[in-house]
Amino acid sequence: MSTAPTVLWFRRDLRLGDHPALAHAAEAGGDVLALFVLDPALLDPAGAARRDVLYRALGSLDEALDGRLLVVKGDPGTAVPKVAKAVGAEAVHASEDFGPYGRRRDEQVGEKVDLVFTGSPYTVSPGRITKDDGDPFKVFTPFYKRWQEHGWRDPADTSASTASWIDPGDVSGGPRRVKVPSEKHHVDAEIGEKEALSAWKDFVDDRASGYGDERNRPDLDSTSRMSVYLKYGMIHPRTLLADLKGKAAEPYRRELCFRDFYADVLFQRPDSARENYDKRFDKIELDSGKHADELFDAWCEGRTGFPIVDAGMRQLVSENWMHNRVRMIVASFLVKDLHLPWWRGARFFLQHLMDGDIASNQHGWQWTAGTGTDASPYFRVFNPTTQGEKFDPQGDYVRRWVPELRGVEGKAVHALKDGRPEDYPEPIVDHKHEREEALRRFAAIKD
Ligand SMILES: Cc1cc2nc3c(=O)[nH]c(=O)nc-3n(C[C@H](O)[C@H](O)[C@H](O)COP(=O)(O)OP(=O)(O)OC[C@H]3O[C@@H](n4cnc5c(N)ncnc54)[C@H](O)[C@@H]3O)c2cc1C
Repeated sequence: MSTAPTVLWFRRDLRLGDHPALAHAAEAGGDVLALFVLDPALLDPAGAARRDVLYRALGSLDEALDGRLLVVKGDPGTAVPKVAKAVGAEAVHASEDFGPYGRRRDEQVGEKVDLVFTGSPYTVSPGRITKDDGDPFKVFTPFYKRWQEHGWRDPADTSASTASWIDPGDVSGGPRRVKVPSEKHHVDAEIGEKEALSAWKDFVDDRASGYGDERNRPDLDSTSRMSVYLKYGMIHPRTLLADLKGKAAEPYRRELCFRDFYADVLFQRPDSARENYDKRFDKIELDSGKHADELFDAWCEGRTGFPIVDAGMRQLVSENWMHNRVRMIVASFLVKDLHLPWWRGARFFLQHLMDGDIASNQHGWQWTAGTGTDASPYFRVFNPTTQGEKFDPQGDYVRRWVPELRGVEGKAVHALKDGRPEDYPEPIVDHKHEREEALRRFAAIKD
């Protein structure tokens, strides 16, 4: 066993429990330096909500380490090797990152230091679940079946006392230590590993049993709200899976598998972060110009005159989160009613979502747009009014987010057949007409 120090480089794994890379770093035998690198290439495009979450998660991790988290700022390709040299580390341990940027960054760092990966932010890491011939799955259901057969490890038994931590104050010669920054904008969520575990316990105790039946209802607080914790690894999905028993287990497992599936798809096709997964859609007619920009602005600001769409967009901007069903409705509306490219909507989501994640977001959008893997067929066009009536049956969700409509009782808030309040906009498009137009555009490209 070596007694040389090691570095544990935290990235999307801001916790100490169930942390395989921490277990591995500690097993090496030497003291461990906890490191986080504030990387401008990731911070600048992240948006205030995600930066706030990240900074608060780092503050919480630092506290759990009694102030022994070394935070530095800069390009990890330079910063990580400098830290390793300053501390005399033989290896830098980390959880593996499978996103396009993370892989490029890690290749660069790996050329200069011995970068050792253990575990990843996923239940089963991308690339592991394949068909019998080794090809990746392009359809979710068989992936899900194989994923369950493959299984996963039990949570790793780790905590702050797993390692003997190096005090960064004792390290000299490395990059300058910085304080964990803070954002003016604060998302309305408790952030940190302890907070993630407590939110999870609340879900398991109070809401999990109704999850399968109620998860599509934005008017009820029926989902787990774990996405923000999973995004920065304040909790690991295996911790969730190990806890879930009974009625909630199957539907919840399936949703977590979607997260793994989309990470796998992005790993296999990194270009799909920016481009259509299904290349046939490169030729579809999309709108641009002044009028298209005005429609886009109305969508962003929740002024489309379609109550469920406006409620969703206002929830996004105000709460930095949106219910999954409503994410699908507003995405379908942007692509199929406004004929705008999915990536414009995806970019807006990433600027505002506190759980904004390149794999789940871009592929959630591509699924809805019909351009993705086993996508919702392009000809399936969500009707925002009937979707609202079905999934917000009393209209409570719409009234919560659209104050202009609070005087309209019950389900009538979706169709507004008896007229709309003066201060609420007329519909910006005719859904029936735009549906036909979307189908016409699709017919023109399909083979
Ligand atoms: C257009 C669009 C964009 C999306 N963008 C994101 C995003 O940026 N980040 C993100 O984490 N999720 C995204 N999703 C997936 C989903 O909407 C959120 O994960 C979910 O709403 C988070 O709330 P929750 O934790 O209460 O979910 P729950 O219903 O409690 O689900 C538990 C967990 O399962 C995973 N999950 C659930 N549904 C999905 C799904 N469809 N795809 C992938 N993982 C899923 C999430 O990690 C979630 O936290 C998007 C979906 C769509 C349709």
